[in-house]
Amino acid sequence: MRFDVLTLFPDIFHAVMKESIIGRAQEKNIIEINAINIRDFSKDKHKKVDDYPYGGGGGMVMTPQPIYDAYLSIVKDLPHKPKVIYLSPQGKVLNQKKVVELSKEKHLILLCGHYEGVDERIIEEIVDEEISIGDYVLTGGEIPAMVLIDSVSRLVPDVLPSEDAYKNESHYNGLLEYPQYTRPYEFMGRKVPDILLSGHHAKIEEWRKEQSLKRTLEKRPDLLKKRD
Ligand SMILES: CN(C)c1cccc(CNc2ccc(C(N)=O)cn2)c1
Repeated sequence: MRFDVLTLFPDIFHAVMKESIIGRAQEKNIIEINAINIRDFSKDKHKKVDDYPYGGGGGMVMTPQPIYDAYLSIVKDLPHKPKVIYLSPQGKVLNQKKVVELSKEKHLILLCGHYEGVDERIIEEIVDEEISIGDYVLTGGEIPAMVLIDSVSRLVPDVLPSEDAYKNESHYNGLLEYPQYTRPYEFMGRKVPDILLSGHHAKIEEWRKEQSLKRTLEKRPDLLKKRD
């Protein structure tokens, strides 16, 4: 899977995306992440990428030309038109269902805004979807883009060591995950539930389902309504 990120701060991606699982997936060529610096495409003599908003008001708006030309540099010799996602507070809030859907794509372009966002004509001209990672405002779309890359990449085959690593994960089968334990058996006077040491797999499954339901009821009853 290929991600092209249109950003004013490509170095943020180079630092974060070479680490851990995503970094290994890049080495294995399962995932490709390219950060394109929008500023490189500004035709302004001072490499300006933002300007004052028409109609006045505070803040600055990212100008359309550098973004459009950066976009063209990606798609100009591509047979397919990749899906363009704009990370913004105005977007539909990301959830695991959307993550699963996006993990089926071969190539995604992520547009990271700054200041008050991008000129509306860019959204009309190249953006296919606006996605938010939650109802709060950040200084830029880079962290939301990394959240999207991370959540989508872990569902790409062979990125995670084993399929079942994410089968029962939270927000899978619509419930929160059951409590997890590992060695030692006793820690700070707290022991591991004996059922987990019984080797009785049917009973362990039962206990885990029970715990998932109990936790979801306590922490996220809203998830119970959505379950199909
Ligand atoms: C109107 N405005 C301030 C704005 C518009 C577009 C981009 C940005 C960049 N900041 C972002 C981006 C995404 C998210 C999110 N919740 O996904 C939060 N902040 C800000």
